[in-house]
Amino acid sequence: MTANKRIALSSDHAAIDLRQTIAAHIKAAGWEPVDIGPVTNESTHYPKHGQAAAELVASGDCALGIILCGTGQGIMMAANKVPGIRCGVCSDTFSAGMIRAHNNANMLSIGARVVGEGLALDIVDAYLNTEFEGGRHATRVDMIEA
Ligand SMILES: O=C(CO)[C@H](O)[C@H](O)COP(=O)(O)O
Repeated sequence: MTANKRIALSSDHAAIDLRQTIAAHIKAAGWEPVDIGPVTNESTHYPKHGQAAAELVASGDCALGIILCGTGQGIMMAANKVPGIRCGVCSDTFSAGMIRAHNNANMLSIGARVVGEGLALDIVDAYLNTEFEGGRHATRVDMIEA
């Protein structure tokens, strides 16, 4: 378990409520959510929110990040443009665990128009409660970074 408990959170307008629910959920679990918004449902542009959260993770300020948009796809694409970020979209708990165990993903993306609240929270738990396995997977993650 990492000593840094800070988790960057951001979304676009499609995921305000779910993002805030996730923030409360992970806080109750002992993490420190760093929720950088936005806070209103006004239409906005997911690339800037994905980039902002990714920069908090890439800098080391936050250990991990959780980002959301309607599908989770666009904001994931934006986050992955920041060097050092490995972000995957998950709509099931198996994938959410595996992106930590095998891919050492430092960010998780969720589609608020894809999964319901209960599944989203299970996905978050699977992601946060799984450790990177290292070994042959470290070799492969190093290849991604190279
Ligand atoms: O899922 C998304 C990007 O991948 C966005 O949330 C979605 O494209 C926003 O659409 P709209 O402006 O129609 O609410």
